[in-house]
Amino acid sequence: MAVYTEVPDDEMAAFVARYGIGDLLSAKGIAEGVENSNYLVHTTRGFYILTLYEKRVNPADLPFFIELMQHLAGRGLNCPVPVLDASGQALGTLSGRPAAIVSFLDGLSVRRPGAGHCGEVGRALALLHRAGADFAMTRVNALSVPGWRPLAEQAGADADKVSPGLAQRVMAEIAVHEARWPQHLPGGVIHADLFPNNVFFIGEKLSGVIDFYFACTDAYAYDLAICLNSWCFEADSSFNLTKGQAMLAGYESVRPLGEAEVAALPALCRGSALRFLLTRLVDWLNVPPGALVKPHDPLEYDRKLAFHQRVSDAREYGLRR
Ligand SMILES: Nc1ncnc2c1ncn2[C@@H]1O[C@H](COP(=O)(O)OP(=O)(O)O)[C@@H](O)[C@H]1O
Ligand SMILES: N[C@@H](CCOP(=O)(O)O)C(=O)O
Repeated sequence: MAVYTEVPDDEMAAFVARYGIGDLLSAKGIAEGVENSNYLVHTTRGFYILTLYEKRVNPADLPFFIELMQHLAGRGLNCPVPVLDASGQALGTLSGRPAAIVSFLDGLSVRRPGAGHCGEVGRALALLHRAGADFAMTRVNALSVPGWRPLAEQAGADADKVSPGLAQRVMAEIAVHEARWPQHLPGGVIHADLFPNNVFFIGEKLSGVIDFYFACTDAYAYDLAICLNSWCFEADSSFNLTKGQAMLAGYESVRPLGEAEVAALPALCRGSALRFLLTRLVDWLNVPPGALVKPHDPLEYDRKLAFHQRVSDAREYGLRR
């Protein structure tokens, strides 16, 4: 459960009262997520999600996330909509942390996605890219190549306690990407964390997308690489080509990839596997005392990385051309 900040009942009630969403009936810490503290808030008007922004969120970035959700919702994307207080502000302070309340989305995330889900996600990702294309704000991807070495250094030699040789493997991999990361690809707003837990389905149909707190301005194909990593591998770390085909076809049904993006896909998949390996590794080695959180397994992404290191052509991910 990701609840880093326990909020006393009276503070919670006073905070909720500012937003004109009725009286607080209950607030329960949510048993998913690793980044922020989330509460399911039930008021006399319905259900809402209250988020307290934690460690990795820079408060200066919060207006970007808030306005992005407003922008995408305005373009028809089913994503959380921030609730505004009487002075028109979404952001407030609760228990000493920046906090906001957003609308609750119906639907369930899938634990074992099938090819149909992957196709839906590919299509939704391209729609998200299209909907964000005229968003005026920008945010540098703090977890792209320049952010990887500091993460590896933070883990340091302790990486070898997670897996022998990991510290050296990670450093060698960083050097590869620092030397030849794909540049000048088409880009704009990307979600950057569209994992299965951040996508809701009702039946087989994708019903909503949440968790925009890694969103940033970067290459569209990098976002697709993140999805190929998080949706198209099996539990035994084998890549499922049928799922990859479905995801790529779903994406291209809205936004066909250009030649440079196709050529860059293996490097982008490899780099995005490294990015999640690194953040997971640092989190694994630094669980805050008393926090209700279950860190994700870094080695899942070490295995995915090993797969990508052997790929040289986007067709190996299921691209049909
Ligand atoms: N707008 C929302 N509607 C419904 N459920 C939500 C919403 N936002 C978050 N959740 C629930 O809270 C969980 C954690 O949210 P998430 O944004 O992924 O947290 P974190 O950023 O800490 O990883 C989600 O898996 C989901 O169950
Ligand atoms: N998706 C990332 C961690 C971020 O967690 P989320 O719950 O905000 O998606 C990972 O799996 O490493």
